[in-house]
Amino acid sequence: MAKSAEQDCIAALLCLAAQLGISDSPPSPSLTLSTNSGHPSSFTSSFPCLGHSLFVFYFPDAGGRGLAAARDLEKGELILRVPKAALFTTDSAMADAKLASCLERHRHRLSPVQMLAVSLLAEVGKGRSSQWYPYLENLPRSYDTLANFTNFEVKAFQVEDAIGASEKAIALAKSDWKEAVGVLKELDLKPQFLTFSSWRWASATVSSRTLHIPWDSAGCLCPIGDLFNYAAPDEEHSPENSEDTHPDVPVSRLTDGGYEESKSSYCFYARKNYKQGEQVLLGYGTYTNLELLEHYGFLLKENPNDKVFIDLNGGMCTSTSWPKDSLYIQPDGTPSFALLCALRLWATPAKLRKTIGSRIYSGSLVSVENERLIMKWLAKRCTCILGRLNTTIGEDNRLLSKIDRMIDQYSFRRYLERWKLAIEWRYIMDFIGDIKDDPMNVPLACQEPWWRKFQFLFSMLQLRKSCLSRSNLRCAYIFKITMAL
Ligand SMILES: C[S@@+](CC[C@H](N)C(=O)[O-])C[C@H]1O[C@@H](n2cnc3c(N)ncnc32)[C@H](O)[C@@H]1O
Repeated sequence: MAKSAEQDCIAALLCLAAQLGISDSPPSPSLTLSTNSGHPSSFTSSFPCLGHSLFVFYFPDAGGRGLAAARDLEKGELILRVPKAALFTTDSAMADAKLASCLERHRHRLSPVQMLAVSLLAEVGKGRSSQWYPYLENLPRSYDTLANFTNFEVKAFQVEDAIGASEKAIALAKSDWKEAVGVLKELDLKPQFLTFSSWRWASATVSSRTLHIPWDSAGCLCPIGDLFNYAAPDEEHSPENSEDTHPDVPVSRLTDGGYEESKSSYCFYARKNYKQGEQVLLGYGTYTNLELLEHYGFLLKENPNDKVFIDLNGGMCTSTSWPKDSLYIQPDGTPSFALLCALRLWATPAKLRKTIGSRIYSGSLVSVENERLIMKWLAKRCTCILGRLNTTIGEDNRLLSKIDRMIDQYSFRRYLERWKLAIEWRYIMDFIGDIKDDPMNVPLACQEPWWRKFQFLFSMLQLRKSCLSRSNLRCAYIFKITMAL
């Protein structure tokens, strides 16, 4: 969209938001709006719903369109209120009698998420006559969530887990659509709203933009509130760590926000102190990069919650019953508690496992020999995982630069962006596993736990296959894409 058209679109959204009572001012009417001209907030401050605490701004390297602080904000301050009537939910869409009777008839066959996606498509189908038109116009035209990846982009993950998760997401979107398409037909929507592609758009909108509400597990679409971009929650921003929180905020409440029955509004709070102009971010939850891609269509170069899952092979599983998703390595190299316990138990002679087991489950180290064994095993496992990838980290790096150059030059950037996300994902995963030094040489007597050496746990990069021929293959891919579009 051209810049001025985009600004008009946002202006219309802000007008609608003001009519719906959305506000970033404290409830007291005595407060005046900030209108400092020249500051980027001057655009949004002419719309009474924003400008006191927030303004819409574009952050090219951190989520694109987002919300910035219109003044210095204090941690815990109420920064945005969206009244219940301004939330788009299945219930609110059912004010339309035709949709209501249709959804009532099919309620038992559709999940809450399918109902919300149907409601959204029905609303979009009304075009300009929808009261939500200025909001719908501002929704992204396409998404990069896993369900939207093509076969080619899925294969670019190279790692089985990620390929499996993508295939599952695509299959789920397809079966959801097949179940819902009859309902869409009953609503007499135009053919373009009945396609799988429209369905994927609607379900990605629901997946990436809804906020939790207590009365509908599908959540709600929240105008303006859904413009907050994401920052991973970490210890610093956890609700427990709240000595410097605004005095009016109960300590038990998450600093980010939620629906408040007493105010009949969705309320958003500053999770930390912000300087004027800084992007104000929201923690949507704790996600690995693959989960961020699945639900939101982006990933973080530095994600404290990312994980590399380590599969224990058959023989080892007999000594442990930990669920698979509890066995992983974190970005700082730390193995999860379950992985450490499982490995320590495995490295303990069978006859001693029963007696030593309780020590292990309390997190204690068994012996230097035991640690050495599991360290060796883990290093071998990581090498094996990396060995299965078709490209080296250097090759991926070069490929990413090539894609960046192409994104700048060509109009088919959307296709390249998803491919880039898949490559970035496997590239970041490599780094989590990159071992800086030979882990076998770590003196176990040192104060630092040995896994700190696994900061980049798979740094067995030198052991990764060198695949020059693969570079040619990728050039062929790039060529194929260029030709196809
Ligand atoms: C709730 S919306 C946030 C507003 C969105 N940027 C917009 O323009 O409408 C969530 C989407 O914003 C983008 N996003 C949010 N946080 C991001 C981040 N830290 N990095 C990259 N993209 C992000 C992703 O596309 C995600 O699906």
